[in-house]
Amino acid sequence: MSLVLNHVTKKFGNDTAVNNLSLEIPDSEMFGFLGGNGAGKTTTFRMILGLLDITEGNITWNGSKINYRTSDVIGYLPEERGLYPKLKVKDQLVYLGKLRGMTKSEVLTELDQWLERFKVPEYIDKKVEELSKGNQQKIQFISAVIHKPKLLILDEPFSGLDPINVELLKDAVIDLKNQGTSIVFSSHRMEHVEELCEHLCILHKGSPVVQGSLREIKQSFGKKNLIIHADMPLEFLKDYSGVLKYKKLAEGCELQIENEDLSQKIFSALQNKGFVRKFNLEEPSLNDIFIEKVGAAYE
Ligand SMILES: Nc1ncnc2c1ncn2[C@@H]1O[C@H](COP(=O)(O)OP(=O)(O)OP(=O)(O)O)[C@@H](O)[C@H]1O
Repeated sequence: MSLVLNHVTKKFGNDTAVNNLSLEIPDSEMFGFLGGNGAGKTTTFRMILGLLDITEGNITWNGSKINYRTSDVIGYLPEERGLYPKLKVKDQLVYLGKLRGMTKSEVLTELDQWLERFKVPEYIDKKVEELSKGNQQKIQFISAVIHKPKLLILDEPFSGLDPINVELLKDAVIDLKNQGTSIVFSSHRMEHVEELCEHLCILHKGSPVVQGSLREIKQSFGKKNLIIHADMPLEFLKDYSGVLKYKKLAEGCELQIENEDLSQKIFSALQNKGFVRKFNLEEPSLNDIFIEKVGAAYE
């Protein structure tokens, strides 16, 4: 049971939007797609869902081609949100739920639970146009999951949400994953992928530049971050052999170092000079990896 992308390429005229992408996303997995604007994330999702033709390669879900329009086991939150503004939330969800094979009472039972969960039960009788953009997004998320899909594709699910709603949505996707839903989502925000995904792919101009498990990607990057808080000048570390980046912090500095062995040498060098209050060796962040692989231009 898995989603498989096999040497997938998409061209629009002479422009290649996705270039030779191969991936396997196992069942009950949360998979993150990262990439800058125009990297090819939405195009990949549309191909997965059968909404766009594939130029080369193929995509299967449990061995078969996907057709989002006819399948009731797939959920999709598109990047361009699109609910009917004049319809009440209840009527909208009943309509969409029925398209997915649900009865009206099944929809209303599920909808009540979701609105409670998202702390907006009073929205049930409101027209969509009366809700703020962020709250419309929560309703659209509900419309993507109300039929309990097995495969859920979320295009930028957290964009435009305030921190409290981001947390509500994160908890919801974690629960869906634990109940067995395979989830693929895109994001510009590294920390969301870092927090939620076991596996990820970074796309750059349509090509995968990093892919695999988060843990292995971090380990294979080699470089580490070293956070030092100390009562002494630390500027001399800028020129220390093996120190790749130096960033001044209010209470000390953050270094990117070539390998973890170097941290021992740095610690010895500091000991004779003064009091060290914090000395933390950390894995590189996904942001460090993204910036190195995709280029500082993205920042
Ligand atoms: N229908 C289309 N016709 C022509 N070119 C397209 C079409 N759809 C997408 N593209 C091009 O394909 C490339 C990838 O676009 P895509 O929307 O997949 O990127 P994305 O990673 O989702 O970006 P963003 O984060 O900005 O949403 C872009 O260069 C875009 O201009």
